[in-house]
Amino acid sequence: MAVFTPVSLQDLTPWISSFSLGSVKDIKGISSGIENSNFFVTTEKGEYVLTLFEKLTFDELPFYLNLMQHLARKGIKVPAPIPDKTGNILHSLCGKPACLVTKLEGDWQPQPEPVHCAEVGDMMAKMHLAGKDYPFEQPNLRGIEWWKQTVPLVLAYLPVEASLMLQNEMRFQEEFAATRLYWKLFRGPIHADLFRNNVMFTGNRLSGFFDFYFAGCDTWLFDVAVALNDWCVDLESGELDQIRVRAFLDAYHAVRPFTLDECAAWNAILRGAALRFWISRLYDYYLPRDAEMLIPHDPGHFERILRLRIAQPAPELFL
Ligand SMILES: Nc1ncnc2c1ncn2[C@@H]1O[C@H](COP(=O)(O)OP(=O)(O)O)[C@@H](O)[C@H]1O
Ligand SMILES: N[C@@H](CCOP(=O)(O)O)C(=O)O
Repeated sequence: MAVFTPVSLQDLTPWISSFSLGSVKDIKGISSGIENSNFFVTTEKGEYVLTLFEKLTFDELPFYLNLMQHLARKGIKVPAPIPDKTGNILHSLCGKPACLVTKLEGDWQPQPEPVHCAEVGDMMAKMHLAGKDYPFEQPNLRGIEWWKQTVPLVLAYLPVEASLMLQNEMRFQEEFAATRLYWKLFRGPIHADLFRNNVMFTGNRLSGFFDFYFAGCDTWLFDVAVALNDWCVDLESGELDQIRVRAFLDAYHAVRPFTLDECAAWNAILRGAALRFWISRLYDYYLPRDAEMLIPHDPGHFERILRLRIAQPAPELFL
């Protein structure tokens, strides 16, 4: 939607000389971001994406950038941060923290078919395995602790029925998070926001996951649930499309088989993933931070999804 901090060729020319990328030929603002200022940068060596972080700080960024570097080095399709001549991947430009990453080819897929869901399931499972030895820890900052802080702020805006559902679901999720089953689930670094608009494709081939700035350590199953609730739903009704669901889950399971504990936890986690985005969308809708910059997503979409996930049995993780 905007470039919040403009960067000119004059700003970039001295800055790029600390990298081994030759001189800059072009810089173009990317209009579709909502959090950061993003640019396509062309140098003598190729095309890159420059991000100036508008909210995340120098202290917060290493977890995300090192994770992308770790995954890219293991062959996971994600933007690789470009180190400067001294090996640094986190920089400063125009007074903001900044990084340069490889440009993913293609475009995101607004109307995914089973073939796209299978690609995402396959790459997500590979990403979870590749993250096993990532040495840094950071909790999912949009996890249950954040839900507990945020729900009281939005309750007053809701009609009675929605408010009751939100409070009941919070109770259910808090009880579930206290079970032994929950703590036995596989966990590690997850993307935690792998919606359609955060994955690039060239044709039907996945070219990469991006926008890792909600990543954190949580259950692998939560990552699967977040993605399934977006990639495999009918956007009008929120109903799961069983063909896309099977394509996604079967592709994931073929790489990293789901466990019986995960089967037992699946319904609760699928509900939790719907709840997470209902809460964040309610918060952005009723308590917008930068009202002039953000068009809030519809919270009703995830209210409908949660209602369905509560009412219906979860799809089998594997057959
Ligand atoms: N590594 C990348 N390769 C190609 N395009 C990218 C890359 N990173 C971001 N983009 C483009 O920039 C847009 C905004 O990026 P995004 O991470 O969603 O921004 P924000 O965090 O500001 O919302 C994306 O929709 C995509 O078109
Ligand atoms: N996927 C979230 C919004 C997160 O922002 P983005 O940077 O992934 O667009 C939602 O749909 O609520």
